[in-house]
Amino acid sequence: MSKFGTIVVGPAGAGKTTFCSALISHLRANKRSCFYINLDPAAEEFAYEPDVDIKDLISLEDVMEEMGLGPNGGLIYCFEFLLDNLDFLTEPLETVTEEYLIVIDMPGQIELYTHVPILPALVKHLMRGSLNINMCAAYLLEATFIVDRPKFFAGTLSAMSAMLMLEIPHVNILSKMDLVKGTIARRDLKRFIHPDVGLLDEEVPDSTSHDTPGDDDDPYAAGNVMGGSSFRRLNRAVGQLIDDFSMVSFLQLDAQDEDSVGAILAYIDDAIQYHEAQEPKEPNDEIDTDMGDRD
Ligand SMILES: Nc1nc2c(ncn2[C@@H]2O[C@H](COP(=O)(O)OP(=O)(O)OP(=O)(O)O)[C@@H](O)[C@H]2O)c(=O)[nH]1
Repeated sequence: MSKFGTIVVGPAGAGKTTFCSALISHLRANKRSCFYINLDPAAEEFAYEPDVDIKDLISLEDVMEEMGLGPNGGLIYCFEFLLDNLDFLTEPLETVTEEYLIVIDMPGQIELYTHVPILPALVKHLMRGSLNINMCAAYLLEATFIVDRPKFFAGTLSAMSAMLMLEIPHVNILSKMDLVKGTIARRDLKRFIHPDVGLLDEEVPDSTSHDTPGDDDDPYAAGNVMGGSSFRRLNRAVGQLIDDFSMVSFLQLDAQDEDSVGAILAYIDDAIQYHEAQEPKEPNDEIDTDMGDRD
């Protein structure tokens, strides 16, 4: 029996939980079943009660208090604990049938999928072995980043890094489109939807705020650790890297707009089906939960 799921990732505040809720509303309105998993041990408010909530396994608050850890260390601890207790996910998911879309809401700490291989290990567990779920990652980046082009390209790079690290079907999504629509011409928007490295060359910083030695807030300032031209060269190199891979383009999401949610769901469905048709599974692959060297 096939199972289908999407794991919703992206930086803090990108709109992941809101997107999960919008997705669930859309699925319900279209008489599709959904199995909602919250893996953010700090999340407190949900429009829909999760079917599985990591907080029933471990509480971030308790971990921080008892282990004397900060929020990021505490989160990593929670996920290590989850990986040591995967039955918490496996048992309820075993009964989920192919009519369901499994929706997994993740925390926003980028360390989870860039610095330590927690997320790849989790995804491997879901996709292989007894669960055998056909998964697609949905990576959210806030559309408001486009007002700061280096920041937008840094976000795009993290989306690409997640794609390469997870190695599963992947859709990239510019969330909160309602906040930028009307502020940017359609033609210009296209250059962010399919990231165009030329945007960085056109970045003309405000001349009044530059080259002020020691201005810590201004990345272009001459007194900064990396002076203006170094910063621009770095941005261009990052942009070129993204351009060379030609891997990233974005779907547009306004969580209040049913049509945009439906269109994204169609892409997720297609990505999952396409992958299922292309790649035979390797059910006996070992799950690597080794966190490796974290120094
Ligand atoms: N205008 C607008 N705001 C949105 C949209 N989606 C989410 N938001 C707002 O963005 C804020 C963060 O949304 P969340 O859904 O909590 O974001 P998250 O990625 O789950 O956050 P973390 O779990 O903390 O990483 C909330 O105030 C939401 O109401 C959208 O499409 N448009």
